[in-house]
Amino acid sequence: MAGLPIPVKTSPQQMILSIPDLKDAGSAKLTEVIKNFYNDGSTNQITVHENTTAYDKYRLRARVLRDVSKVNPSTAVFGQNIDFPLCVSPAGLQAMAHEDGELATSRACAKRNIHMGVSSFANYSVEDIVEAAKLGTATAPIAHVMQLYTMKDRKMQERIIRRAEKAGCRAIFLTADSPVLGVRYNEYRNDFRAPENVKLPMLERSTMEVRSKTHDSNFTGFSEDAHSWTHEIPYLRAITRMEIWIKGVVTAEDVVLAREFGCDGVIVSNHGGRQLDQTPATIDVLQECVEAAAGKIRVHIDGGIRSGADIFKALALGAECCWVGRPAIWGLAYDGEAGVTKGLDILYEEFRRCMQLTGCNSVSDISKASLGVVRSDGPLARL
Ligand SMILES: Cc1cc2nc3c(=O)[nH]c(=O)nc-3n(C[C@H](O)[C@H](O)[C@H](O)COP(=O)(O)O)c2cc1C
Ligand SMILES: O=C(O)C(=O)c1ccccc1
Repeated sequence: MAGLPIPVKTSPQQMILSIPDLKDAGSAKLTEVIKNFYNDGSTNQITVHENTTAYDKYRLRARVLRDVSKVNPSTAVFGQNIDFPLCVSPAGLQAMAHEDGELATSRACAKRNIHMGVSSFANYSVEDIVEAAKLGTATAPIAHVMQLYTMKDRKMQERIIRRAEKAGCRAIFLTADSPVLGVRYNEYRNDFRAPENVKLPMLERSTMEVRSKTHDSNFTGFSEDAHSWTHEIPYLRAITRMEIWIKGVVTAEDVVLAREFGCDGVIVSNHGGRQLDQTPATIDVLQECVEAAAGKIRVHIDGGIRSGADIFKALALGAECCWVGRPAIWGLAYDGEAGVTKGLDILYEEFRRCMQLTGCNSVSDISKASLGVVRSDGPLARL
């Protein structure tokens, strides 16, 4: 009897077609405790959820019948061309997802030719992470940036900066949204602690020391009175020539301060909804931040970006570049370096195709005219 061919699952890898697929497959490989640590946000999970769903109210005003056969998704970030406007955010404790941790992420970023952030809580050293990206060439093909907390231990902070500089990092990402850790019920309920087999080489802490405390108490007292614009920015400016970016800004007022303090750029970020819950979705405050920057400092964004269309929307609303945290971690958990590559390739292909289907040949063609906002009570509104 003739009938429809039965679809054959040739390999599970082929069935991962989207970042939500990768989230499911990656999460399934983790223990509940580690999965919750990575995936959850703070308190009532409002912001972690809304970071993603807020993208849904924007629609793509596709222009048609344009020749898009020579589409070019590349863009320059830190003065260097990358394959498309996406980089990987600094996220700590990546060796809990896969033993190769940040080394695998760095290799995957180099392969896809996009930049990477290195957390101060990385499980590998910045030297080894930068080295991993060299892939047989003499110089790192991509830029790494060193994420820094405001730290009362100035000497240790300076050692991190010197190591990052020497390793070739292009910028400091000063995390501004974390004077203390957010309220994370999963960590309290699970008594979350870093596992025995992981190290924190940037913080010069032994596994024993780290495991003797909860994540929250490890973090407590880290910043103290070091956490302020006046304490931190002039000090950093005086001791390093790396670019200084402020990560964790969600208001126009703080973008103005970043400008006044001579910073090079801001990352509009709410720490992936892991710090203060009920901060707005980052895409919803991007426009006010871009206006406040007034072209004087750069504006990037992270939080909730899960598709090529999300990247497109953020660019249309004025971001120069997007960053992703969890998608890289899900890739790592799923299949190490190959899993991160999978995630980055999905986002690249989706973004490229989104450009083609909206009639954009280069990232400079993406503008507010490319978007509309869905209103509950009327037709699509122009921006
Ligand atoms: C497991 C995990 C660890 C993180 N660690 C850090 C960190 O050490 N420093 C930091 O500034 N941000 C950290 N972040 C926040 C990310 O840099 C980024 O802002 C966030 O993940 C972006 O949201 P997304 O995960 O929805 O893409 C972490 C995020 C996650 C999920
Ligand atoms: O959990 C986080 O969001 C975070 O910033 C962090 C801080 C220290 C270690 C690992 C992650």
